Amino acid sequence: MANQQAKCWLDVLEERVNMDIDWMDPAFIKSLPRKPHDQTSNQLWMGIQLAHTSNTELLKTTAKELKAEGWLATYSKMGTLMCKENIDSILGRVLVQTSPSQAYDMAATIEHAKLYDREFQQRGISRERFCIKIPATGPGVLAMRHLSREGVPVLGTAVFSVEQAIACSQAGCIYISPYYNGKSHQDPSLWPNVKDPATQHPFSHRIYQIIDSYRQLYRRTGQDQPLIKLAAFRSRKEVVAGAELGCHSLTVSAAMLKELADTPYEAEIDPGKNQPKPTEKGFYGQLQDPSPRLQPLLTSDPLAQSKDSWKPASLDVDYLANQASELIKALDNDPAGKHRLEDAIAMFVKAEMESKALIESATQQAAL
Ligand SMILES: O=C(CO)[C@@H](O)[C@H](O)[C@H](O)[C@H](O)COP(=O)(O)O
Repeated sequence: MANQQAKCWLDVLEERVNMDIDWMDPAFIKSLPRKPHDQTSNQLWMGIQLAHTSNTELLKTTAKELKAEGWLATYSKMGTLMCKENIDSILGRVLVQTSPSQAYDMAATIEHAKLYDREFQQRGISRERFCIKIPATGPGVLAMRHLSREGVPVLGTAVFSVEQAIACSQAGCIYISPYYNGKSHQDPSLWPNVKDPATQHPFSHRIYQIIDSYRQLYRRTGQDQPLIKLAAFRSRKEVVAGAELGCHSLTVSAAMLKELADTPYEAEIDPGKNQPKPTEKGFYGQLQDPSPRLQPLLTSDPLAQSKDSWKPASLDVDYLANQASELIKALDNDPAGKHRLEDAIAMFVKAEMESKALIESATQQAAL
């Protein structure tokens, strides 16, 4: 790593992890100094892009064309059209998320993911270049297993617990997205603004335990495990921590990506120096063993309901059996994880309802 000092943070992080963009605006993505790997989205980012004036005409035409099929048909086609605009500006996959209003309905989630699958194929975007995000509820992981078996690439999103992550592995997801922070965007007082997020942020324990679980499962089975695409950062230090913890990719907001590109590398706040970047195939076989600095994260969980009775999540439980009853039970026994999952779904539902209203109004105007 010669001449590290002259580099920006984005360059240095890219040597360790895949840097993704958590935003859909094609003009912004084109303006970036280097192509991001993946372009992630959710109902909030889709809603903002859908309402952008550059999409007004396309929305009208699409709403008119699909008015007999309901608002979700227009929403899904628009999502893939907007992703298509970004496909040449990124190196990897575009990601869209199934309807959060159906997060507890397996059949509806499968149906929506299949609609996206068909729409992507119609846009000429193959299964190697897209991925469908599905909230990791009980019915959500069952839907993911069904879709993975059919070859549809899926990402388990809104992952707040180790059990959810193991269930996503059992479902055959290619990625998972834990969120470093819960709803601290809505309520900044909830943000643990610590000096050293890798060792002091309460959620770092769960992230590192997920990585360690996947490392163990890889050793046991020789099967590749889901790659971790960490999301919901509040600070540059958290992004650096995500790389140190051993995530495969970090998906960051437009503002954060710009900050990382504009900020010179600061060796003094970088405990993760000289970590080689593993390849995707056999990722967990190449990850370094837990470092002495991070090892304590594996032996406790500050978010656990009862600190005294805490024990690591079991790798031997079938979390998907009996309609995912073991996953549902694990979430019921984990108020911190369950509330965060519910908050995330509620935030996505609100954004989805705004897009529904926008589409319904475009459909009405098109009928005039
Ligand atoms: O899950 C992924 C990517 O896989 C993200 O798009 C994820 O939805 C977002 O980063 C979070 O929802 C953003 O949450 P917040 O930072 O706005 O609280």
